[in-house]
Amino acid sequence: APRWLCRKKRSHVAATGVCAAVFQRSGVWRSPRMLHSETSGAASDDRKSALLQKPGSASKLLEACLSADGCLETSLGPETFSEVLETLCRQNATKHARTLINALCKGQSHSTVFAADEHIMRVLPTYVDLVRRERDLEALNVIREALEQGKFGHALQKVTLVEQVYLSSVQLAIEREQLEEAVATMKALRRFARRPSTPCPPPGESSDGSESLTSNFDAVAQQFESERTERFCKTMRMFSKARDFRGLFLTMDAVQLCGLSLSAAVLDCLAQCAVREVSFVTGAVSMDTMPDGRFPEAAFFGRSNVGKSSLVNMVIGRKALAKTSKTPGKTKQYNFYLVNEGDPTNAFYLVDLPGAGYAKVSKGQRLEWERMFGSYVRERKKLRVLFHLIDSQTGPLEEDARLMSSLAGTLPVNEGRGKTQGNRALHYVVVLTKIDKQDGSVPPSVFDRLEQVLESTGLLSSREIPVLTTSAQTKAGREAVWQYLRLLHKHWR
Ligand SMILES: Nc1nc2c(ncn2[C@@H]2O[C@H](COP(=O)(O)OP(=O)(O)OP(=O)(O)O)[C@@H](O)[C@H]2O)c(=O)[nH]1
Ligand SMILES: [Mg+2]
Repeated sequence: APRWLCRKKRSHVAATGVCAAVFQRSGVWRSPRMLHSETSGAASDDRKSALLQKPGSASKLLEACLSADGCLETSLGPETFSEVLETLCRQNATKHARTLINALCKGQSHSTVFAADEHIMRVLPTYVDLVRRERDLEALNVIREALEQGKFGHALQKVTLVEQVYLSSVQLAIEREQLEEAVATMKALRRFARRPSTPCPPPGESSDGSESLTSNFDAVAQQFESERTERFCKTMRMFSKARDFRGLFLTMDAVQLCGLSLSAAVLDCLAQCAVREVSFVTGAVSMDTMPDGRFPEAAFFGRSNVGKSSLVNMVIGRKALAKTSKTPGKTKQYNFYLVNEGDPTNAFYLVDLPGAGYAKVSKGQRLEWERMFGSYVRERKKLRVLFHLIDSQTGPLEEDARLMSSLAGTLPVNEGRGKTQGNRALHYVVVLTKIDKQDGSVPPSVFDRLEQVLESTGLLSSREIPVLTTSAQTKAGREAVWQYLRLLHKHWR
């Protein structure tokens, strides 16, 4: 009948439509050869263009091909398939496009035909964008499932596609205020990214062994990097707007697991999202003048001029909130900054301490400083993280050793995470600052000396102590500081 129709009416499009109907109805003509003979020439240029003019009919045929196991490649080829799909997407013919993609994703053998196919990979992102715009979560889920079952290849395009599909689903869920669902989907992306075979082979290695992929990897990775980064940042902004910081930090994890660097853009976005508002609360001169301990807090302490105030500014992404100065002794009080005041579940204090000791300070003042510091560490029940800042050029000096000795008796044991003093977990973190002054590195001798001092003061014996390196000038080390600030709230981890 189709052949007859085709000859009689000279209409390939009509013929293909009939073909489709016959295949679908009867299920008889399943042989690829048969299909090929009926639609032979469909791949030839004029027939193809005829098909492309009527993508609706073409899609019917293609759908029939897909349900007639394995015929597509012999009859029309993936190129035509993706061209029709592209035309459908361009014309916003979502319904037809969706039918085709669903048939492809749910099919068995065809998926392998398309597994490593570049054509389909080229079109799918456009399709994903289309269904995302139409807020069709179900259509996204169909692709997600197919990807999770490994139906498509492992090319980098797939990696970006996986992210695009997951992040689109997450964004849709946030828009619908289904935050639990959004978080669950982000966790699924994290799991997916952790799988050994997917998604991202390191540069120079190919997960499917194809050489062209290996050689192109860097170029392709670069081409997609900004687009991928922007997608993650957009998701972070949406989580932050919905005041769901769990999702925000999960997205951060996913950025790294998906093989993207924590670029300045990502970290700026994190700082903006996690610090929605910040205000100076008070400059306390005694324990009584400190604000009430409603929110968890992190404190920055160390010798004068090591860069405490500068680090506070860098971490929260504000240029001059905490006052800095070349002259040691600028900060004279315990300066409390309250972050996210309007959002109690995500609020916290950052405390910028006055410098511990410098040349002009008298012995009495020094003892007074130490006494207050001791009370602060012991009595502030919501103090969760203590950052001890040390200049990376000098390494720990005498004053630092004294501070460490005094802390050795006060800090909880076990990696600094132990629960002593009534369920209290207090993390002690060493931060080597101003690493830009030596081209971003720290001399090994400084690390050696630090280890020596930590050991001699007894701090190392009962716990592991993380050592971070930072620069307020180049903003190096921001992400590491944030990983510790993340410990402030349980639900952020
Ligand atoms: N090159 C460089 N300079 C820095 C860095 N961090 C801070 N500084 C400079 O070091 C000086 C002291 O910085 P502050 O942040 O005021 O130090 P502080 O520890 O708060 O000092 P006090 O409040 O006096 O205890 C300033 O001139 C800063 O510009 C850094 O990472 N790199
Ligand atoms: Mg200061």
